[in-house]
Amino acid sequence: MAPKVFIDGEAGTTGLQIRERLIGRTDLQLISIDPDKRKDSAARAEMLNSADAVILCLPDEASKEAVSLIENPSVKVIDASTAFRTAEDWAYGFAELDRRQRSRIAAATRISNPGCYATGAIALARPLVSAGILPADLPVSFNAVSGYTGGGKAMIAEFEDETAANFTKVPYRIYAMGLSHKHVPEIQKHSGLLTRPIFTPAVGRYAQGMLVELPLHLATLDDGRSLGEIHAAFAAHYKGERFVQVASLDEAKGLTTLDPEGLNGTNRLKIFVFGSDTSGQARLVALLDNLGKGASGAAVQNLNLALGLQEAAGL
Ligand SMILES: NC(=O)C1=CN([C@@H]2O[C@H](COP(=O)(O)OP(=O)(O)OC[C@H]3O[C@@H](n4cnc5c(N)ncnc54)[C@H](OP(=O)(O)O)[C@@H]3O)[C@@H](O)[C@H]2O)C=CC1
Ligand SMILES: CC(=O)N[C@@H](CCC(=O)OP(=O)(O)O)C(=O)O
Repeated sequence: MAPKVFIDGEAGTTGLQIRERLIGRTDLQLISIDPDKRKDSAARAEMLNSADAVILCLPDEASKEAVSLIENPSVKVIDASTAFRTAEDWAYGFAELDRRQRSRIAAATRISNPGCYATGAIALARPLVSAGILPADLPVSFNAVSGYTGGGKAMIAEFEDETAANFTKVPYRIYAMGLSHKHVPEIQKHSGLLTRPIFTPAVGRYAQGMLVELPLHLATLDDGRSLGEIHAAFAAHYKGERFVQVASLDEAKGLTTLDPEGLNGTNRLKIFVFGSDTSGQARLVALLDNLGKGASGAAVQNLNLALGLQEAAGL
């Protein structure tokens, strides 16, 4: 029989998108909670323990509660919140992290789905740290912009609902100025960085899509002090990957602008190596959909791996 999948929080932004991706699938069956009981712990516990896999699309505290309600040891859990992303006993759900990550995800019963910004940042830093190009202790910064769906239902209302008390028409704003954004710990841990990175996020007045940047002075690198060598490290790391691509240096050179919405509706992430060997500076950029590879797409990819289904099914 096809495995049963329950999405706890299926009425939220991430949950709805996962549901849309899974609804037509015949290799699994979606089970849903009575909408009136979606916040009733007893009803949730029943659903959580009767599924083969559950995807938690909830705020951190509700996610922790959901995990505590699971008593059936065979239930596989994919959590989309921040709650378990640095937990040692959870597999980090970025399948392209290294060559072993897919099998870790496939073998795990607890999988943490990465944060959207973290996905971009780790996709840029991890291959360069692993290749010995980016010194692990180098102080680096990640700069990023996201569409407002990244903030879930509350932020969507802020930008779209003219009747909301905090409705805003602001075109662009920076935030997390205290440099303690919730994604910093997972970025540091899974990139292999020894020095806490600076992370400077911003949100724009558009719904979805994001750019995450890692600017580097080539002289600060251990090895690979040219755009060509950096590009080669990315190309080797992501060789054969279906959902992470590396733009050729020629493609990058031909671009004068880059649109954060370029991969919307997909589970893909694309890396660009911009910059100049002459000036000794690189501007590395990851483009992804915060609701795609940054959330729902990755959750479906992890679900497929965890249940031993076609990795690309539903994506
Ligand atoms: N949006 C994004 O781009 C990304 C989000 N995430 C993470 O995914 C998770 C969900 O985020 P997102 O979908 O954006 O948030 P939303 O606010 O859009 O959705 C959260 C859903 O959880 C429901 N909920 C809240 N508390 C409980 C509870 N105790 N029991 C059952 N349901 C509950 C909410 O109910 P109600 O409808 O009543 O509010 C809502 O439907 C968060 O942890 C977020 O950090 C991860 C990556 C990217
Ligand atoms: C634009 C915006 O506000 N984005 C969210 C991050 C979205 C995300 O990845 O969320 P989780 O880590 O909660 O899963 C933020 O910065 O808080």
